[in-house]
Amino acid sequence: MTTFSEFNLEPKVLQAITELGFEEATPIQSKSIPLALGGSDLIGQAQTGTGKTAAFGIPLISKIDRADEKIRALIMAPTRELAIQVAEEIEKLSRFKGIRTLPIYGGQDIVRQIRALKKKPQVIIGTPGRLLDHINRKTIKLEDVQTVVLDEADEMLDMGFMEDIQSILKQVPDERQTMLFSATMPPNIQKLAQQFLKNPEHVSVIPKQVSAPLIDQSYIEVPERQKFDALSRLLDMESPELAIVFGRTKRRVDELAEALQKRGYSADGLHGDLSQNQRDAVMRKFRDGSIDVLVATDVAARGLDVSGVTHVVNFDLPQDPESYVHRIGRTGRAGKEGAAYSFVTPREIDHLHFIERVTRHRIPRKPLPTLAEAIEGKQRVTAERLLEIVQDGELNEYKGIAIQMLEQYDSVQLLSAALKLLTGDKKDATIELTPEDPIRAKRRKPDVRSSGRKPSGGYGGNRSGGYNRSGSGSSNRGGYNSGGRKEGGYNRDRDRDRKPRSYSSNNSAGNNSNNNSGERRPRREDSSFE
Ligand SMILES: Nc1ncnc2c1ncn2[C@@H]1O[C@H](COP(=O)(O)OP(=O)(O)OP(=O)(O)O)[C@@H](O)[C@H]1O
Ligand SMILES: [Mg+2]
Repeated sequence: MTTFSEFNLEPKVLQAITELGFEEATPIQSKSIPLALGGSDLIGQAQTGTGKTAAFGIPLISKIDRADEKIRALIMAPTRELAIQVAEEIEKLSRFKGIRTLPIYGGQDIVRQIRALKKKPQVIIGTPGRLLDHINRKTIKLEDVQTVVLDEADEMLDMGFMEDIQSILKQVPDERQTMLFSATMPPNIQKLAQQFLKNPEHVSVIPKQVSAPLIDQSYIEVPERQKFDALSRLLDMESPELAIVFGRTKRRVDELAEALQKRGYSADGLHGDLSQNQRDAVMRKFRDGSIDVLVATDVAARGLDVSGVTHVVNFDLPQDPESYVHRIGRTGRAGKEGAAYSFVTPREIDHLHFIERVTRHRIPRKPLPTLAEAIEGKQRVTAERLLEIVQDGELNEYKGIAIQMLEQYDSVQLLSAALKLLTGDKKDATIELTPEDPIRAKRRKPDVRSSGRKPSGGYGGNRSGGYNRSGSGSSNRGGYNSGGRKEGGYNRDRDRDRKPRSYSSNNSAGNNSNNNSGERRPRREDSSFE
């Protein structure tokens, strides 16, 4: 166990860490922080939800002087929502120190950003496209930057940001510290590392499996046409606190969200064809619990940190094993447990095995939930809800009619009728989803780690991944977020506000009113928006 006081941090940073409720450093933090404070370049890999943001954030802010008026640190993230999230975390960590941070991402008024830049932020957290825009306009100058971080480095590569990153880093002095972080490090990350890092230290906190240890993973074999019934049975049986359901395409997400709503679930969809305002609204609802099920494309796969997500469902299997790892990593974060279910059609079993091989984790099969299990689950939740109302009291105005009814009817029958009413079954709604083609298995070397080096440590059987945070351990949704404070108001999505490349001529970005968007290569369907 490492406490933060062992790192010789200045009191104001320690105070902020305490305020955030972090009691001990997670393994990636205890390994990275001393190295990063010492100035080394770093490649940091650790499972999803294990605090990589603070692992680079704490040393980064430690080196900045409050009185400085220059940009001293640059963090790049693949999506605009991630940029906002990281900016918020850095801001919280530097609260008492008074460092100025600014997220710079597409989809936001550039004039507003230019105005904010005049306040002389020392830390910029940006998406490559918009950053380049500012560099070209000379509204951002990177000549004084000392630290560069690439968060989700492999995703930025995968999204074709390599050239943009190259152009941006040309503006940064060579005598800088550079750090790459991600939960997955496919072999091609070496290309990035060789170009941009100097004698990097590899910090890897990946025991045997790449995915987070607190996630109970399983798959359900189900024919394409029965997937929706399987999903509703699963949701009924498990009654998640919050669930994210991943669909392959934007159409799929729209259809699924609508179908779930028709069946009486409180669900909404998130994908790249929605406007920034719509996405903000959906995420706000998900964070404050006014919807329980977020249906999303891979847009929500990376970085999203919403506490209270107890379940992830891969309604469609993802193409890449990395995407699998990140999708399921939206649950089981910060020491909490989570469940991840993947629906696999009979023709996709090979692809599932491929994911198992690459992630080095066997995913056990579970049977399709039966109707009886689904009904039982639903009834249990309804009964729990009813009992909560009983406990809350304030039922006086209903008591008169209750007594009257009980004089005429049997109590068991009456209560059963009330439960039936409350359960609100909408089984009759007809649901038709457009079928998706099965994903075909790919061939690839089974390695999502970095350079094939031996992992230099692990959780050592610590199932919680080394977390300890004061006031946590409850199912309180705000628990891990800044000591119980709810964070709403933003969401994360990919940023595509870069100049369209040659392959981007058929951009069908729909109603992106506030985006001047380009495209990435169409590896995943929801990658051609913004
Ligand atoms: N030492 C700590 N103790 C308790 N909670 C922590 C600690 N460090 C970070 N956290 C919290 O854990 C959550 C996950 O952290 P973070 O988002 O940095 O994970 P990550 O490793 O970057 O995950 P991903 O790979 O999905 O991006 C956050 O809510 C963060 O505030
Ligand atoms: Mg992260």
